[in-house]
Amino acid sequence: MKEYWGSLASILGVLAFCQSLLHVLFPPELRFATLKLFNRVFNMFTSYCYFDITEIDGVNTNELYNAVQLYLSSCVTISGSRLSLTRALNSSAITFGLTNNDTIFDTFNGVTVLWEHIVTQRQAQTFSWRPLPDEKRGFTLRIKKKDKSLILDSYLDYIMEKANDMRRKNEDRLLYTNSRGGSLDSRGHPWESVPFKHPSTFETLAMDPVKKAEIIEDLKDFANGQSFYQKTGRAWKRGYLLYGPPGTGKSSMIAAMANYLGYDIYDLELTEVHHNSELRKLLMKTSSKSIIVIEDIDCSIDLSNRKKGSPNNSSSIGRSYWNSITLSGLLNFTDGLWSCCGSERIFVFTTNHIDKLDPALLRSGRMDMHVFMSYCSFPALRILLKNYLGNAESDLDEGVLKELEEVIDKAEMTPADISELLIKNRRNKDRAVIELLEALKNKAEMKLKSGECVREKNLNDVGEEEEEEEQEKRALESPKEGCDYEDSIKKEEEDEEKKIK
Ligand SMILES: Nc1ncnc2c1ncn2[C@@H]1O[C@H](COP(=O)(O)OP(=O)(O)OP(=O)(O)O)[C@@H](O)[C@H]1O
Ligand SMILES: [Mg+2]
Repeated sequence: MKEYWGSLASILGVLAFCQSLLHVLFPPELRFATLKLFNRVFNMFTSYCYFDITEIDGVNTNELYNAVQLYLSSCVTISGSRLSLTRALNSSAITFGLTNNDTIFDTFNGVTVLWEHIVTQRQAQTFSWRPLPDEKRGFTLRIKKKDKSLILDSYLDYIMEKANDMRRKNEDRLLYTNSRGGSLDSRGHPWESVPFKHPSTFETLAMDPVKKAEIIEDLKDFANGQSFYQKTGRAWKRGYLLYGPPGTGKSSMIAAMANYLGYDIYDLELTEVHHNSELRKLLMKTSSKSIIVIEDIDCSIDLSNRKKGSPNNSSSIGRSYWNSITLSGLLNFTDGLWSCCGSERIFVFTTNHIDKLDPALLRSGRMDMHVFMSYCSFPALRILLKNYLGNAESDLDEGVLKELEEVIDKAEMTPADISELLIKNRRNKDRAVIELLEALKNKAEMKLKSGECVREKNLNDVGEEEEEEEQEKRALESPKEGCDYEDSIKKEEEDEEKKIK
């Protein structure tokens, strides 16, 4: 045994000697060159080429690594024996990923590639400004040499795009506001954001189904229209004007749009913006794939005397010295060159009074779609009944449905009013429907009565007007009558004179 240990020690000693001899005989430069040569020879005989995408590129996080990880998570099936699971900040979804040293095949444009996830221990760190993780992670992409030029660039672009899409879908929407005025945060950002969790969707939105389908189609075309907008030379943006009485679902529609497209919302408070240049800065700091909203546009900007006024008075927001946003500034915001500094953005203006808006805001090309959000119609009521009471159409009595249909348009109630009634009685579906019907009937009756009153008043007004006209006529005729009277007196005098003669 002793002999055995003795011979092992001598072998190790010889090896150590050889190694130190190698170090002396082959300096690092020579060793590096030998390795390079070996790689070259290896590359000559292999039909593949390899690309390493490391997690950390120098000291910065490599965006491509994160994108590949996310992209591959969509290729990995749940049937895999071991997967890594992650949930990002602000995200409500869990993504799957490859575990250490796992491989996966992917196909792009008919070409099959192999991805390998490689994790190795990082060597002990010397001093660094930024501590690096203990593990060195990276992906290696293996492509056949003949396919490299064919797909590499477009494949990586495709991965980045797909990963961005997935990130947006996984992450919760953000709602940005400029309520801080023009001041910037520590990162020089004028917008403040909160997670946007509005549950409104096109399914829950109560409105005419035909109009709804039209809007959904329009949004779909817009979101998929990159090449169309490029081909036609138009900026990739779209404007919607939502108008109608309060409580008809304008804000709910905006939330439904954001949820449908997976866009963030920028809620622009115009009264907090003091100059046109500030408006431009805000616009520049909005991201692509977003909806920029100006609610109650008629209340935010004085649009009345645009033509008469200088930028400092009539066409400015409010009357204060500090607010000098002009309508032309706003139009530049939506329509001018600056509006194109990002792409894929939707502008939405809302108003309760479309008649108060300047025609310049309404002209075609500016607001591409004008959507009237009206009082609750029968098809919209059906959606509300389903939302709040979970009623399938067959649950409701035919007679009740018919009564509802007859009275709904006459009542002119908003979806908000009806929602309130249904929420109140949501535990008792029958009572909810009966109370709703009663409320609708009462409202319709009131409308009818007030309509009659107005009609009567109008008739009275017409009657009074006719009377007045008659009087005026008489007044006009009275001078003539006066003339007749004078004539008759003259005649009488003449007759008297004749008699005396
Ligand atoms: N069309 C609708 N479909 C579903 N729910 C609606 C609809 N309209 C209104 N509601 C309900 O009424 C509430 C208020 O609606 P919303 O804020 O969207 O109205 P609005 O038209 O924006 O009103 P305003 O003009 O006062 O801003 C919503 O939270 C929603 O519950
Ligand atoms: Mg609103």
